[in-house]
Amino acid sequence: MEAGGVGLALQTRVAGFGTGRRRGGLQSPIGSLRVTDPAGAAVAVRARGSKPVAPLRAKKSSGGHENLHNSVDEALLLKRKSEEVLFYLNGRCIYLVGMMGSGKSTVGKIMSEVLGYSFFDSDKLVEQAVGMPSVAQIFKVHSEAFFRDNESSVLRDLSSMRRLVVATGGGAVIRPVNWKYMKKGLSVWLDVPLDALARRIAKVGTASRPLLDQPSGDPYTMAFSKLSMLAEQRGDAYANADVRVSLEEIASKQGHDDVSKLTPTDIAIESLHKIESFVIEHTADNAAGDSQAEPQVQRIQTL
Ligand SMILES: Nc1ncnc2c1ncn2[C@@H]1O[C@H](COP(=O)(O)OP(=O)(O)OP(=O)(O)O)[C@@H](O)[C@H]1O
Ligand SMILES: O=C(O)C1=C[C@@H](O)[C@@H](O)[C@H](O)C1
Ligand SMILES: [Mg+2]
Repeated sequence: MEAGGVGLALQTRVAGFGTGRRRGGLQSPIGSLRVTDPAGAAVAVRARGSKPVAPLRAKKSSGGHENLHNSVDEALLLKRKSEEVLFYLNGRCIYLVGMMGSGKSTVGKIMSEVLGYSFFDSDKLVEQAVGMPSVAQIFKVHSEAFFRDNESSVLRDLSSMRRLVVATGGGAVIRPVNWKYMKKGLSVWLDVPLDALARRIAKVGTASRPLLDQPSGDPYTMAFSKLSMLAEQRGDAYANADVRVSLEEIASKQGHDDVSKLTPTDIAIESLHKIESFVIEHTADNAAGDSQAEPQVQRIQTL
């Protein structure tokens, strides 16, 4: 059963962010967004007042030196991709799912910023709703089931909103009802190899993650064995997401042998790219059945 009382707290908080329901304009780090020319899908949505982004030049040597502007290229690529995706997203929310430490918060914040969406972390919303400072404490004082009920209530409340990027809790995928809520928007699974997850988690410690916390033992080994157990229990639950972003695939495309070489921006760009492909592929279905889709989505079909 889902917990009550979360809805009101959440509504109040989200209202403060001005996520609004205005069509065609919202304040964001990249300005107000407006569909200027639906016929030109690639540039149809652009930050108001911003200049069109010039096509990116391929990396090339100049005078024997490598181009020094890799990070600028990456930032431009991210911005250009977000402008394209905004048109297709049409205000729908993005839910990031994945194991603990998969980068949902890190990548989600980048995506929300560049899309001009608001960012929410469902674990933090549960803490607020329950009035406790950490998920670890909620597990300890109440129970995992109590946490899961509140998590479902938070996701239910978020599902009626628009223009959000939501970093979900790592276990949100296990309850079918949560998928009902997340399917109102687009879901993205950040698929990260377990050893990379364990390395990340060992670096920051397990105290904030009650399902991984162990009184003793080598942090990497403990995290790895607990994560392996959870992965097995959860089976294909993450694969319910609309889009899978595999860090191994990105690394291999970029010629890296290790996913730790990927920046969160690389992962955000790939996520946006996959979202765009998914929406284009499913436009007809979405326009027919998606309660969050605005009329522009239907117009895409006629272009
Ligand atoms: N691409 C990356 N490369 C290396 N480290 C990363 C990357 N993305 C995130 N991290 C680091 O990994 C840790 C976990 O990231 P983050 O908190 O974003 O994951 P999460 O999926 O939100 O985790 P949780 O489910 O516990 O909330 C953080 O310390 C973060 O800085
Ligand atoms: O994977 C999980 O089950 C969890 C992940 C975290 O985000 C928290 O939601 C909580 O610690 C449980
Ligand atoms: Mg997080």
